[in-house]
Amino acid sequence: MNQPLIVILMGSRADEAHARKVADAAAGLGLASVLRVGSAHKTPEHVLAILKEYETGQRPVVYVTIAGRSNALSGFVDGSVSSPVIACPPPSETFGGADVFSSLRMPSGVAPAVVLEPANAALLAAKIFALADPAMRERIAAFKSQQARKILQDDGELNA
Ligand SMILES: Nc1c(C(=O)O)ncn1[C@@H]1O[C@H](COP(=O)(O)O)[C@@H](O)[C@H]1O
Repeated sequence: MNQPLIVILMGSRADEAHARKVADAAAGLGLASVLRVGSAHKTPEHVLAILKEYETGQRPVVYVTIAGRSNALSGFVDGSVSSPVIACPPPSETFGGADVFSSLRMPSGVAPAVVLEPANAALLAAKIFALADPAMRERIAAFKSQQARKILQDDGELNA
């Protein structure tokens, strides 16, 4: 099985609704995903065991890490794997939305991307896979055309 896979790793099941938005958008782009729960703060060994399952080189993997409050998970995962990591922290208005800053600055040699909209995180993962997958590239092109058509249609309807 060498089909690409998005591993959606959430820090707590409290993040499940946000994580499922990534999974739904991935499915819309024809991409398989799996939902896992593990916390760098609370269960670092469990997170490493999860990563070991996917870092076999047998199939291309992109990780989407979903961690609210203090996001240790994304840096921890990125520091532990060779595959790309996209941090997609859940939204929070508590403390003026300051949680997001914990996703932005990383030590040297640790480089998770940050994409806040879950559907866009799935899209970036799809684009990464598309670098080596012409069929994925076509699905992304179809998605882009569809979204452009919708804008032209909306503009036409408002000005009919
Ligand atoms: N940011 C992290 C990490 C981590 O970075 O390891 N582990 C849990 N969390 C986040 O804390 C919030 C509350 O988690 P709890 O439900 O465990 O209190 C969640 O959004 C989770 O992703």
